[in-house]
Amino acid sequence: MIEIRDKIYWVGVKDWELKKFHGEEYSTHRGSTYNSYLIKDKKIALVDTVWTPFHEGFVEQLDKEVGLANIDLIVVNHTEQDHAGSLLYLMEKIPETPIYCTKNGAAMIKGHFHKDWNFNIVKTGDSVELGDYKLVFVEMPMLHWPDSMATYVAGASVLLSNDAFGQHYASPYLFNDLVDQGELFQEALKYYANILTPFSDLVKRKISEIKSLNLPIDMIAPSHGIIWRENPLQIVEKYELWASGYHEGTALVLYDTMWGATKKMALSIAKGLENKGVGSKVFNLAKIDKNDVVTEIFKAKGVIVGSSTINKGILSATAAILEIVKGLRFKDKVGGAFGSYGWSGESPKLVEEHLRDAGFEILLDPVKMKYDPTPEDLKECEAFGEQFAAAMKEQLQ
Ligand SMILES: Cc1cc2nc3c(=O)[nH]c(=O)nc-3n(C[C@H](O)[C@H](O)[C@H](O)COP(=O)(O)O)c2cc1C
Repeated sequence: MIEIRDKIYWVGVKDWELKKFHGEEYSTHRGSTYNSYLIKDKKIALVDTVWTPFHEGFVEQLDKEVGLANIDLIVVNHTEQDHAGSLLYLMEKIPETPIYCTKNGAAMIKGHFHKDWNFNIVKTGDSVELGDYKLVFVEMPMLHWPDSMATYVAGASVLLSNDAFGQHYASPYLFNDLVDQGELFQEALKYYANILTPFSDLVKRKISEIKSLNLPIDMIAPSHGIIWRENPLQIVEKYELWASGYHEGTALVLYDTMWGATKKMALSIAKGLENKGVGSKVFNLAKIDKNDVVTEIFKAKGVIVGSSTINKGILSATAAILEIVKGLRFKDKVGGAFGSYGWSGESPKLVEEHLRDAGFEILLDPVKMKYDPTPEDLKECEAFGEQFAAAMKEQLQ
């Protein structure tokens, strides 16, 4: 139990060993934390719990620190298992304790735990007096589930923001001013790119709604990763930027290959981009972590994707990434497609269709080469890269 502000304690868990989250969907190279907060005012409130595998240690620790029977209320900002997973075990011990959550939250707690506890449904602006502090609730539907909300601790100027502004980042430290800034922003951006991108319009609207309330915010304490106490609004400003068709003006060449032909094409396309002054990164989709590539796509303006043709289709690693990209609905990106083939050559056109479906503007017709590309073929790929760079630069003006 660590005091993060007068009478407010972090009672979470650091998960150093976590390597994958959401099943296999999200890589956590730096582990994660499940942040639960305890407010020991005249009334005692617990805000969020920790992921199910940690329930016993978490509840025992709480019992030791405050005595479970002394907890007056529980706030469930979000019902996903990483935050509400310990609820079942906790509620077995204190079954009458009121739970404050949104209407969707109550339905989803029932969906997960099949229990009808003492739910207190809250809407934006509803509040609970704790003594010196008051909890004020702010609904955040679809940031990132229909039940999501944030809890503002009036009197302490602390926003318990749940998944918003979080990062999968275990660190010896709890606060933003103490950690490596490169690591912190890398993880915060990766989290935004992989989880929040589809909800960018909602992010912008919610931020302006919260800003219009003119609440003093001295600390933003999310449910994963470190707590923003030094200039906490810097992460809000980043979210505004990331939610507005963010890119760093670079290009990305992604490819997948069986015998190396499409790789040669990828490298020549990257050379063409470079000839025209557009920096690019080149990745083999079968070898790069899928969340890292999503993060790179988020940062790029132009994304050129190549796959050779297999059984009239595209290679499996390319297909997997294209499926993820479609769901994320990136904004203001431009794209192109390429690939080697043997006889029928469907793949580049299919890649192009996937990119179009995902909302990319296609700048050029796809380029495809039969079997291993000749030096002339590679010159053509280089020219493709140059033309792509010119068209992309035009868009950036
Ligand atoms: C299992 C297998 C299936 C293939 N299916 C097709 C196909 O349906 N149509 C086609 O045009 N080429 C097909 N090819 C040929 C490859 O697309 C061709 O060899 C290409 O040059 C491979 O490029 P890469 O080295 O970048 O993978 C197939 C090759 C393999 C190994």
